[in-house]
Amino acid sequence: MIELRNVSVAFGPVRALSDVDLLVAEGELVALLGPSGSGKSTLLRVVAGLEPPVAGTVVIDGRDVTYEPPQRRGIGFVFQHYAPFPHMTVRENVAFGLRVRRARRELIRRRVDELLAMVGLEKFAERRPHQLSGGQRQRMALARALAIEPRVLLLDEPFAALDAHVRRELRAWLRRLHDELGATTLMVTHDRAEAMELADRIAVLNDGRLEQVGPPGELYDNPQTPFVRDFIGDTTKIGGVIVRPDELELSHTPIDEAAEAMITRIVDLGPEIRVELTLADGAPAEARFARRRFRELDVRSGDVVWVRVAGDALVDQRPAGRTRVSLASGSAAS
Ligand SMILES: Nc1ncnc2c1ncn2[C@@H]1O[C@H](COP(=O)(O)OP(=O)(O)OP(=O)(O)O)[C@@H](O)[C@H]1O
Repeated sequence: MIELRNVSVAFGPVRALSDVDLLVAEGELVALLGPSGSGKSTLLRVVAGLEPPVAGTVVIDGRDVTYEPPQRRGIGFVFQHYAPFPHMTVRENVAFGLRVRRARRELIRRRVDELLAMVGLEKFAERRPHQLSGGQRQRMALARALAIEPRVLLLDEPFAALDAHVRRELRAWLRRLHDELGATTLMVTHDRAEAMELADRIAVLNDGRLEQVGPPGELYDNPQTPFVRDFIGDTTKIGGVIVRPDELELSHTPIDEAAEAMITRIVDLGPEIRVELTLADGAPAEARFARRRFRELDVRSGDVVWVRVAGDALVDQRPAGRTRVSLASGSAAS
């Protein structure tokens, strides 16, 4: 378990983190999500012991480690650009942490074999790092971090340097590995799809402060601040109401509470179709549909349609949320 209490970090006049409280439960995978410069890496480095906080406490598995050096915290750390030892083989790189801890040779051999099998690199044990692909190198980095059997795994954008396809594969693989090992994992990403797919909970950072922490679906449906709402998913405005584009429905014929709009463009995104609209007052809006649903709609660019918030859309009264208003009194009436 990782617990941060009131943690603040400053670099001279720059406040990188302000009063951060965060609890990552045993075996949980939490993603730190936020824009560039929001303090994600700094938070991870505080947990690792690489950055001293100016205030606050770091607790790992019930032990106050605020003043403990990194090597005594029982953590594994994987960076975005992993720098392996180029002159050592994959096997030697993975064994490194165990060797400096003076583990017995037989134990090292067995453990490294297990790890290489776990990350699917058995066949590459005798290669040197430059003979691996980017994805294989990051898997080696994970094996190396896992060698000391850490209770806590810290990942700083481990797949950011890889292409989208490999990244998606490694994502699914990492989630399985995490579940098998039961480690407590904190992972930095600025990719919201990665955070939504991988994490049990997402912690959204903005300007050194935690805006909201919760399961992906909760952040999407119930953002507590405008920042979280906009950062965690797209929004569109219709009749003064801010909604997710997938919460709109379209009709060829006038329907209750709907606004009249013209379809200006249809963009095929693969699994989803984006329908760009211009409302009667000239304001732009967009709706999104799953492929099959879109086909049923049978709409084309240039069509005049009626658009409204779907009946089953989540609507709440908070400022960051959405308020159901009658669209008939908005642009549709004119
Ligand atoms: N060593 C440092 N010295 C001075 N300022 C720093 C240092 N490290 C980070 N900062 C500042 O602290 C703030 C948070 O940086 P941090 O690297 O934690 O952000 P991040 O969310 O990880 O960003 P990115 O996604 O771009 O990596 C930024 O304003 C950054 O400029």
